[in-house]
Amino acid sequence: MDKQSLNMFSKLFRPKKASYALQTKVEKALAKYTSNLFPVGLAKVVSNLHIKQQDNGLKLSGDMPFPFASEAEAIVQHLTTKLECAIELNFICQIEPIFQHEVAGVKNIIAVNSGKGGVGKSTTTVNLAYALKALGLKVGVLDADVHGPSMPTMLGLDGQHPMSPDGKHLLPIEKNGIAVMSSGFLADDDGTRIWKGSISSNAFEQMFKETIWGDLDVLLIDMPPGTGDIQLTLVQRIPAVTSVIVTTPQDVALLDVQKGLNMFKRLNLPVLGMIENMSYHVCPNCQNQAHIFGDCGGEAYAKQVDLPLLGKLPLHIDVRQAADKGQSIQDSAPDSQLAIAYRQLAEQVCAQQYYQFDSRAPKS
Ligand SMILES: Nc1ncnc2c1ncn2[C@@H]1O[C@H](COP(=O)(O)OP(=O)(O)OP(=O)(O)O)[C@@H](O)[C@H]1O
Repeated sequence: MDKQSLNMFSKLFRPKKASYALQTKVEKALAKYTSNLFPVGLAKVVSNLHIKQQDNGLKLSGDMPFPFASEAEAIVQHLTTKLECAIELNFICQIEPIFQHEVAGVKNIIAVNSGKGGVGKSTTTVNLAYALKALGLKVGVLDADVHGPSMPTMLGLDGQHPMSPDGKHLLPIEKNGIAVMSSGFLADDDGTRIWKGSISSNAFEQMFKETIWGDLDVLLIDMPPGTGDIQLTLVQRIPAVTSVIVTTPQDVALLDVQKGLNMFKRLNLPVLGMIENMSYHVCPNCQNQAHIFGDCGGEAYAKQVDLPLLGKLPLHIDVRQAADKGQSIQDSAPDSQLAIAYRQLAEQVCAQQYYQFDSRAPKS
């Protein structure tokens, strides 16, 4: 092709850059999209926005600071209506570290706490990890419950032992691309410990620091229940952590949450919000919803203590069965309401992390 035809060809087929007027129009439309995930509008959250005119409409590219898959369709629909043309959305989720810390490669660390045992903290940690992974993030899980580790069973990793490449560090065990470390891996199959670390908070700190985590967007720490030594160690030795609190709607569970919150406040451990587990039960036969542990207790309490409610998860037999079998609902039933609820929870957790602590977040 000669130079003249080449010029003509590239003029004809080069995607047109957006004019100033079009840029303003798109930004206005993005600003008008508000939701739970985007309370201040989408325009203030997306960065590096690029607008390309294509034959049949617009292609919008940019960076998003948290995953938003559950709203992608609604966003496209909103923009199509506002801009009156077809919209192709190419917003890529870029998680950035919010605090500095010494574990190389791990961007953010979130401790999953509960005031009281048995409210489903470990189950929620596992499902949150699977959901974050399903949303495209690199995820790790550290089982800090050194006295009663449940991650090996819940993740279907019983009997596994980690390798050490140098006699000092440990390689995490992988489950569906999730990096996992637990003191449960450091015991012989008959329960005898094969690890040099002393039980308790030292063991937890050692596992955290001596595991070769690799590159992770989020490391979830499944904490023991209550407000004991491990919680203290976590805050004193790993000060770059944020926390979520799992509760049931029951009054006794909420009473213990208050104790936990008081302690976290004293120790300056930032709390992203609360998760109401076993919020309601859906009858598999008639689909009727029953509030077995009380109605909206966690939601009302979150309001009272001025914390975001990150999600409400049902009491569901599939959750219990998946945990017992070490399986993931995200794999076995990715389109179920249950899998969607955990992905929405994962999005809210990342969004709150961004809005509350990321320096890129809008200030209001
Ligand atoms: N949403 C749910 N639906 C059904 N069963 C659940 C749900 N959440 C938790 N469970 C079940 O409740 C039991 C306790 O859950 P889990 O072990 O996660 O609680 P925990 O708060 O981590 O307990 P601990 O404090 O003892 O570590 C488990 O049998 C689990 O399968």
